[in-house]
Amino acid sequence: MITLALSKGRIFDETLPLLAEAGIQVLEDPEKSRKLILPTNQPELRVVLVRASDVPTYVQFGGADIGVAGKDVLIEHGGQGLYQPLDLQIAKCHVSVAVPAGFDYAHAVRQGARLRVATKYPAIAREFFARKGVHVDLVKLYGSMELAPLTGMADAIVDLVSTGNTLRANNLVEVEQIMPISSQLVVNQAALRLKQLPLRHLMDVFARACHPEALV
Ligand SMILES: Nc1ncnc2c1ncn2[C@@H]1O[C@H](COP(=O)(O)OP(=O)(O)OP(=O)(O)O)[C@@H](O)[C@H]1O
Ligand SMILES: O=P(O)(O)OC[C@H]1O[C@H](OP(=O)(O)OP(=O)(O)O)[C@H](O)[C@@H]1O
Repeated sequence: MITLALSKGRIFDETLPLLAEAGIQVLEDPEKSRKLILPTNQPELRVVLVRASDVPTYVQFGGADIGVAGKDVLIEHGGQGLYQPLDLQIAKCHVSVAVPAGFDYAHAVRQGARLRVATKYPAIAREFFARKGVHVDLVKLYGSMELAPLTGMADAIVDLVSTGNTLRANNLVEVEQIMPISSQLVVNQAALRLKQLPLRHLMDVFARACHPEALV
């Protein structure tokens, strides 16, 4: 049995068409069922539903053999014990720095001001501001980062931006793009040795679906 870890929402929704290209179907809809283990039409493949930020942990500790995780989540996790063979080019966005519309971020940086930055991504933010030589106090949040500057709790946020709609709706502006993000296939290194054949087959399924031009 191969266990594939996915998170509900955009990763599940964007992974499904990749599997479908190889005729693999998940037999229950996670939005309708409360089940956490979902069968597929392949008797040897099942899907487990975990939080997006828990996918690397499930794969690292063998709760799943393979999974799909955002690069943002993988960087924060550290990637220990994980083989990362393929960029699936799904769930694409950026990690960016954003501030309230009236805040002169460039001036604050030039002045060497100490900034308070709210984020769900402290590792990415710490590394980015350290490279720039900007002093920051990081405030760890688990969601709704946009609220932090609006309530005066932070000067800036480091968050994911895709269309920019969330920032615009909250009168925030993107002032720096830190890195592009997409989702990555992650595989448990021990499982890859023990279940080599079926895992390589599943990795091929993903490779064919997302990079067909790379295959002969
Ligand atoms: N607006 C977006 N556009 C495109 N991709 C996104 C966007 N927001 C997040 N992502 C990507 O999709 C992944 C999953 O995001 P999702 O919103 O489903 O989970 P989450 O609520 O961030 O996670 P958790 O439940 O663990 O807090 C993120 O890790 C990121 O890589
Ligand atoms: O630029 P946009 O297209 O508006 O996308 C950006 C938003 O998407 C993500 O939130 P998400 O929609 O996943 O909500 P959640 O993390 O609160 O579930 C992210 O945390 C931003 O708030």
